[in-house]
Amino acid sequence: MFDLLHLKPEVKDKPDARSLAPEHPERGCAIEFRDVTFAYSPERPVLKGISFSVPAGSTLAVVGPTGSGKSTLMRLLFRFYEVGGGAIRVDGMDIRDLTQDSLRRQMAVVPQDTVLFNDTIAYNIEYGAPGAPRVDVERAAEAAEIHKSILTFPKQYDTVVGERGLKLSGGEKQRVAIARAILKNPAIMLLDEATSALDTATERSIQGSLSRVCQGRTTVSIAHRLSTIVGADQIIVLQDGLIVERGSHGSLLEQGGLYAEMWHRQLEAEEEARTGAGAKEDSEDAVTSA
Ligand SMILES: Nc1ncnc2c1ncn2[C@@H]1O[C@H](COP(=O)(O)OP(=O)(O)OP(=O)(O)O)[C@@H](O)[C@H]1O
Repeated sequence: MFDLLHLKPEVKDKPDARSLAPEHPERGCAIEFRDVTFAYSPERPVLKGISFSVPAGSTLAVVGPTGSGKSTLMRLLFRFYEVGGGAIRVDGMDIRDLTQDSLRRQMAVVPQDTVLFNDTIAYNIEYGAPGAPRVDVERAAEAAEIHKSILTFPKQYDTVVGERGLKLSGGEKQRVAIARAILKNPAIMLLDEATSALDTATERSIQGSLSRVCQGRTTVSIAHRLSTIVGADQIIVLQDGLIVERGSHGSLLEQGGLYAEMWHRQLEAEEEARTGAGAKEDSEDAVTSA
């Protein structure tokens, strides 16, 4: 979501920028996009007038075809780029009037692919809140349900992970990201669902951890598997930089538009995968019980 390798114009704080400091981050912050437009290069608009409101503590899911602008919308909220037109407000304040540091301190990102540093697992989790005491790191790991796995690592929390250390699985890396987010204790959670498939059991259990972490906080998630957002308070469907549909899962299905089409297509694909996998599991059961 945040590809740092691309060159980008620098976002600067105003001299009189204010600090975003919600008194109760665990209750979330309200987010509002009003007529937001954006282009990476002038000849190619990417967001063409996006408006929505996310009340504090509620969840918004963003879906849409590849290239429709979902990640861009998140990058703008993180103020990784400035909006071209319109405004983004957090708790009623235009994010251009806030310090980037205070804004980002209230946001935790659980990205598609978590980057691990070649350092200890404790350091990798602590990255969410540098200087946090070990007891808090362990509590975050417990909440992200990775604590028990860490205890099996050769040097437990002091085990070096990453490229030159212990390699973690995709699911474990996601749990590190969740632990980082928990430790950060942000008002806003930004989730970018992994496209790469984890196995169904891991996926379900990670979803469970995530929904506990996000409880009560304002959550914006980019979803690829629609089954993960059935309970979202609000869903927007982006297509070519515009919101083409919005509503709850139920109302979007009733509308019978793009969302309903995506939903039915996914159900069919899952059904196909299940019948294929089901047949395989049955035969494996037969082998193990024989
Ligand atoms: N750094 C960039 N520079 C120039 N163009 C970009 C950049 N990032 C994204 N784009 C373009 O902006 C459009 C929207 O991209 P974005 O990543 O927001 O889509 P998305 O909906 O998140 O897609 P996906 O589901 O594939 O992740 C695409 O056409 C993409 O090629």
